[in-house]
Amino acid sequence: MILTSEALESLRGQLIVSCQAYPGEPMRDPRTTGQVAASAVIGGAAAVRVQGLSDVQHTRSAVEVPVIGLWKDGHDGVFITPTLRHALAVANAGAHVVAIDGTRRRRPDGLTLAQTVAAIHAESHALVMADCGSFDDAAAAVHAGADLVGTTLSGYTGERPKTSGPDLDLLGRIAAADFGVPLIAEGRIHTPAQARQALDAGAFAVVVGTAITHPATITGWFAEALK
Ligand SMILES: CC(=O)N[C@H](C=O)[C@@H](O)[C@H](O)[C@H](O)COP(=O)(O)O
Repeated sequence: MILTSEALESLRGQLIVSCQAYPGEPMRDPRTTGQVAASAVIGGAAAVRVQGLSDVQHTRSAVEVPVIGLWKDGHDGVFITPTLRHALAVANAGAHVVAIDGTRRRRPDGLTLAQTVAAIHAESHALVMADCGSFDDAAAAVHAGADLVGTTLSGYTGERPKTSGPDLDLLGRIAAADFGVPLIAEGRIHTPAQARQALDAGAFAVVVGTAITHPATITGWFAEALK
């Protein structure tokens, strides 16, 4: 299945669940990721987002909904699918949408975001989601040809404060600019009410990760409340 821009329309107003376990964690296993993703689909996820080439491959066979894939390499600076090589590998692993760093920072391979997006489009069928950290990132990413923009990196690049919940202010500002590509709310959406607020702020769809698929963090929230 190739996800066309038109088919993207099916994600409007929907929930996308990010299923990620981090290096060294007990759930860091591609089969587990696929199982968690399939469980999220049963609960109503219209698409899923997964990290790592094997996770993308396993999840593609575990679910029938669109898969947003990424490859995190490192923790600092540009680390979400940082280069064209990473992006094409994610596309080849079967991702319908490749999520890449969509900031204005220098990319490790020296390519511009526009060059990266153009090459992904030329060499694969995948759409490109630009993970942005600010309004200026989103504007530049749309200009560079991204098919979707996300607020994924708000609070992580130094351009925006790290709000405890979603960055609704940023969402509202990008939505008001009406860039003509789907705006994905992502990052620190921890409750159903916040997911609703993100849509109301103008998001096209909402990604929830930690609050649905990261049991260690969720358990910590409860344990903390009992102290
Ligand atoms: C900043 C960064 O590395 N974000 C990552 C991007 O894929 C993931 O670690 C997040 O879990 C994902 O964005 C969903 O966000 P949240 O887990 O807050 O619902």
